[in-house]
Amino acid sequence: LRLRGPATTFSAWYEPFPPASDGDPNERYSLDEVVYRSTSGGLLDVRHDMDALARFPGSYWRDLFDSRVGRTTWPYGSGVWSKKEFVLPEIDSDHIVSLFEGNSNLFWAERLGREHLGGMNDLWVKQCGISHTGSFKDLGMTALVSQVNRLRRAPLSRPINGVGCASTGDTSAALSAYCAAAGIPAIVFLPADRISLQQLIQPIANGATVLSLDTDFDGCMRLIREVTAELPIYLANSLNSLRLEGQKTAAIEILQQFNWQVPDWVIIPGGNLGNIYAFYKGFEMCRALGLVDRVPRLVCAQAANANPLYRYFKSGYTDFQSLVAGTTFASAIQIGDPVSIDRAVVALKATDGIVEEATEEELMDATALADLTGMFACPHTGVALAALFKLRDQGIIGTNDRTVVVSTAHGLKFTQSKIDYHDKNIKDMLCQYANPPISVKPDFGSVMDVLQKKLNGKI
Ligand SMILES: Cc1ncc(COP(=O)(O)O)c(C=O)c1O
Ligand SMILES: N[C@@H](CCOP(=O)(O)O)C(=O)O
Repeated sequence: LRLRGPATTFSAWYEPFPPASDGDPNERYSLDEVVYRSTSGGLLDVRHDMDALARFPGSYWRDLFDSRVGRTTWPYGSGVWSKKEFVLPEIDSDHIVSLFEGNSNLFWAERLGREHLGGMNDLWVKQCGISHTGSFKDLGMTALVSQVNRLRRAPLSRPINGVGCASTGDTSAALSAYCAAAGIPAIVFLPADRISLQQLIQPIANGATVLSLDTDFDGCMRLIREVTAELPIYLANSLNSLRLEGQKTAAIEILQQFNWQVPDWVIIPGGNLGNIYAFYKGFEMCRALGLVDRVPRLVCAQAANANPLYRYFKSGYTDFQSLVAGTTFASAIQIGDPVSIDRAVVALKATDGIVEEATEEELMDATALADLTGMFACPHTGVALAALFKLRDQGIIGTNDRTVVVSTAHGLKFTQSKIDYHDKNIKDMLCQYANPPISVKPDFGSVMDVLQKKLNGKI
């Protein structure tokens, strides 16, 4: 019975983001409406009835959420739906489309911190990529596809024929899997030759309609917005604030995994910039409702080849310029015109946050070093790790600061860059941590020869 939570009714709705200063203060929409923009054309945000939630003390919510971890009672075993009252409080559990996402490992990066980051002893990696489709997108997609499922079913019976997204490969994989689980058609717009083979095969295998377009992610994004305005296709990108309600649970999970202690820093790789805001929302909601007493400082890490937020930060947030993103090994964040730029700035300003960037060599070296201490990091995680190295060098992050690096995808989705790195096959890159395989003749003498040299540090 405890797992079911309080009998009180909670609710949530869409409001303009940021709250309109000159617009209609009463502008709000039911989550059952199909709407992605405010009347002024701005973003929307999901707002919760915080007064109703605040009728219960923080300790109540902590205990309730803790009681649901690892259970199979539908749908609370999911890391997202274990926080249902904070996500989509009104959805019927029968409408939820869940693959038991979340509850991801918080890895103590003990050796990386001690040996490579000046004796850091409280460094953690939140493994959001160890998930059903191999990225944190599952957290958002369970929320969004569940709501679509509710809209399509009686009594609402909305004429939604499919769900669509533009993608650098992870959103499309998550959308396709959740839609396939629910029997809802998925349509994905992918930038041709810019996503990994492992990412490409995911929507194909899950039966999505896959359009490979000869443009970049920003071009795909523009097209999907036009198409979803014309056709009864529901938009699944993080422009749609429903996604962020699921994604924010990763932040709550981190607090929970630290027994409701707040880390000092959380470093998040950023592309379209929904996730940094989702983390802020999760932390801030827990602070506002008394589950914790403060929020961590956030760092957004960008690839130097796709760094519009970094440049904006460096200008003191005075001059935002979108750009044509250059090629990066962190291909899922190769984005020059991020939809959630304004959300990211709110998150960073509210947490005394920082933006850092990483060159291709820095991100690949950071990835390789992490791997050498037992991880198998994706290049986006490498961007976040490289930012950590820089902030440690600058003395901004201290030796004893409790720091969490958010790993956003599984390294197995991005093996080609690792192969090229360890082959030392990347132009203008030293690949200083390369560990290429050694070809040896299949005889005892040759094998012994090689092993003796290796053991004596000669190769
Ligand atoms: C693996 C990975 N890491 C990081 C990001 C960045 O997330 P966001 O677009 O919410 O900034 C994305 C997607 O953009 C991603 O797929
Ligand atoms: N990395 C993303 C880019 C789109 O981001 P979204 O969060 O707005 O869907 C992807 O994998 O497609």
